[in-house]
Amino acid sequence: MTVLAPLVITAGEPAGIGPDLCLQLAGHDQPLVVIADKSLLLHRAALLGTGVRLHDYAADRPLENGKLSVLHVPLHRPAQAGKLDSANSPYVLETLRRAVQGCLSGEFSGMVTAPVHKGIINDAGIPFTGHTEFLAEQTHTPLVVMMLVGRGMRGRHGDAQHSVREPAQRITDTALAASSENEFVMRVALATTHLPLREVADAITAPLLENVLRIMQRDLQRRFGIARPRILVAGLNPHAGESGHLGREEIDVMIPVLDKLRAEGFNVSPPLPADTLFAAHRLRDCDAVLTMYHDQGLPVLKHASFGGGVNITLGLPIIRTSVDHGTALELAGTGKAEVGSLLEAIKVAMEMVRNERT
Ligand SMILES: NC(=O)c1ccc[n+]([C@@H]2O[C@H](COP(=O)([O-])OP(=O)(O)OC[C@H]3O[C@@H](n4cnc5c(N)ncnc54)[C@H](O)[C@@H]3O)[C@@H](O)[C@H]2O)c1
Ligand SMILES: N[C@H](C(=O)O)[C@H](O)COP(=O)(O)O
Repeated sequence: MTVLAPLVITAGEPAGIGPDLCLQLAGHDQPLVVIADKSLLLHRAALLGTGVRLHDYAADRPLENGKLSVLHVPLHRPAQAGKLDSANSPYVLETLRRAVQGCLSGEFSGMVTAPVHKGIINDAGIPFTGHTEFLAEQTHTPLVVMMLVGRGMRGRHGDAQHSVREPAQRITDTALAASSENEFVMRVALATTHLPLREVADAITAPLLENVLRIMQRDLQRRFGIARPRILVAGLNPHAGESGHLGREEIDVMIPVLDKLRAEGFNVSPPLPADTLFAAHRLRDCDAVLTMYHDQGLPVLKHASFGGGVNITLGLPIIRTSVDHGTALELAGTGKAEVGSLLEAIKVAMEMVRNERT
């Protein structure tokens, strides 16, 4: 059996809950390496009152069971839980660059990211819209696709039901699979990512839509093992434009692209009204939904599975997953941050690594 390289976890914003969550990975049954400042982890462990044994990571030394393997990247200034400091924004990006470099070289099999704070990175004078765009730039990838995966619950009448925060124990051994008859997996991808709403309509062009769907098709096949993904596509406008009476993007841009891809063998729907697209009877028979913008798709996914969802970047030459939540500054150092989404992100990354190799 081939031994897989470890996954690398970036600890994210040092004032946020990322370091708290990473501390909970000591003793994890998968080989993991955390990239963070060592003293930050030790200080946070002391604040939380948890003992942790750190191991200094070196590529040529084996990881040690029961210890948290840490690849040290120094902070620029000591970090305080809950208090943002733009002096440490370059540190955050250094941890990401190191992870990318390790994934590209094969030192790591994939990367899992704890949350960063986009605002403070910009306050440091560094334009930054998100990991997704940053990783595309770092790997020279012209287009990537953000896709979140989570679980929905069927209600009595077969409708999606609120399943609140999923504790880590609830997550099944196999990631990306429903754990009971009442659960279904939701994969929600976005045609545009961190874009102001005002700019969305102009960004939905035929080449963009076509390329996004090609990336989804390819990655759902090679990294998720779905031979012919069934993709439901949300219209941009209310009621998918109501035959052109409520907007023409569906007719002018979307339908021609979807027809073209269908003729090539893609299993893609026509533009569907987004308000009913997420009803359980529709989701039951699909592998992924493509929505047109961030807050068309993500609120639905997060309503169903916040705290247990996973954010995945499709189209990269490396494997990257992430938590579904942000830095939760107010919880840093309190012991109240839940680790479920990070554990699930690790499982999904492992499964993607395995799928890609089979
Ligand atoms: N993957 C990422 O890097 C990522 C993802 C989402 C948001 N963000 C960034 O995080 C910052 C804060 O964003 P926000 O306030 O909108 O969202 P948030 O997810 O940080 O917080 C939303 C709510 O969820 C709670 N929460 C979040 N994570 C939790 C956890 N693990 N356990 C328990 N409760 C948790 C918070 O206390 C808060 O009530 C922003 O800069 C945003 O851009 C980063
Ligand atoms: N859009 C993501 C979410 O709402 O969960 C989040 O902002 C993180 O995005 P990046 O992975 O690009 O940082």
